[in-house]
Amino acid sequence: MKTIDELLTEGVSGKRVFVRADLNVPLSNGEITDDGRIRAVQPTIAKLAEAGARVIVASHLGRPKGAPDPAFSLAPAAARLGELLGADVAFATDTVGASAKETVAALADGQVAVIENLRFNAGETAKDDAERGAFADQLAELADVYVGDGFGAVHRKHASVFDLPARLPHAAGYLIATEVGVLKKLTAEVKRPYVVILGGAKVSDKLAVIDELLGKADRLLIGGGMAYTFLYAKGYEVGISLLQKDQVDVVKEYMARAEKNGVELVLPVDILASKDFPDLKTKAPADFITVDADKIPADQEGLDIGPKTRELYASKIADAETVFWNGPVGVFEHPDYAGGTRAIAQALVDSSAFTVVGGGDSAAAVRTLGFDENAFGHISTGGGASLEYLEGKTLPGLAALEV
Ligand SMILES: Nc1ncnc2c1ncn2[C@@H]1O[C@H](COP(=O)(O)OP(=O)(O)O)[C@@H](O)[C@H]1O
Ligand SMILES: O=C(OP(=O)(O)O)[C@H](O)COP(=O)(O)O
Repeated sequence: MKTIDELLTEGVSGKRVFVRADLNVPLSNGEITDDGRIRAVQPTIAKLAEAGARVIVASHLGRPKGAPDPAFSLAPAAARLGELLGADVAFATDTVGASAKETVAALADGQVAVIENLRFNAGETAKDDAERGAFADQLAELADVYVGDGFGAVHRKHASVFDLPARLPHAAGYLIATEVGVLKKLTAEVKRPYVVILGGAKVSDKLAVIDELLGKADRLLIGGGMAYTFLYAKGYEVGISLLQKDQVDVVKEYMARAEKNGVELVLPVDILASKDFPDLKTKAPADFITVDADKIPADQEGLDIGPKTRELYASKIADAETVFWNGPVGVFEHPDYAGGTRAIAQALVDSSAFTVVGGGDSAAAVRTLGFDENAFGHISTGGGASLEYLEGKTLPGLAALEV
């Protein structure tokens, strides 16, 4: 993989450099609640700008449906990037249209622009190679050089991640280099016990990685939205909790294989459940009950792990030598459902293990709950990306930079 330093040695002054970042930051009422992903890519952008490049920063935000949607605009991220860089950052209100072309054409050497959300264009995420390729062709017209630094999205075979680097001279940015450097350690010699905690809401994406983890981890602690498919597979009522019904047989097979392989697959024993998803805007007090995991009422949904589970999981983390955690174990954005996630973060901080926290929301949770980032071994900007890397999968966004 060509590094950004090699690119800088060759010279980027006056060149239009396309930086594929992951600026998919959490927003509440239009405000960024955690800017970690913007800070993580800042060194790459700053270095290119200092070297006189005309820097075009591109990213997705959220999961809009291939058409413009103001709720998913990158404008707040562009403004924050400008504050961090201490420079004016131009913003194009489209991705490959007139605004993007004019904004890029107006860039002076050393200036930075952000173009609008890549996923406002159906071509970005298209399954069809030709459709993705056509969008990548349009993106390629904007730039002379490509720098891949959106680690959180390298597991996506998307136009800006996979197809665009094939069309331009390319290099990996500092963030990708750092992330891969740390995660490599977890694929080589892992000190045991190796404990993996999986939670979050992207259940179907993340259930698949358990297949591989059952051959690697010693203990697998399940929380968040992921837990209910397991509890359902055990025959429990899960009410209106997040449930991946089409994966129930897969999950049953995981449970059987865990037992056979001697992997401890640990599920919540108690849950905070409610009839209503909490109001994340007003953060109004939630009306919830604490119940054993097999007693979730049919009209309620599980929103956090309960106190007994927090204690159980902390005890499973206490003697670990290596811990990887992806996915908040509850709806931590609401204070009433942040306790489980806080307990997991505290258990990581208290352990003497090498700890890695991965994922946009997991990293944001750790910071917004007030933990010191330095208390963890590594905070990765990618959840799905780091999980798939640990699985040993070929990640499209890394493979594209290697050729
Ligand atoms: N029990 C639950 N039900 C619904 N959503 C949940 C639950 N537990 C956690 N979540 C949500 O999961 C989201 C994070 O999931 P995900 O994107 O998979 O994590 P990451 O970004 O760290 O990879 C958070 O917004 C959180 O509110
Ligand atoms: O937030 C992200 O991933 P993560 O939740 O696995 O950390 C990345 O920005 C990728 O987003 P996607 O899962 O919508 O492709």
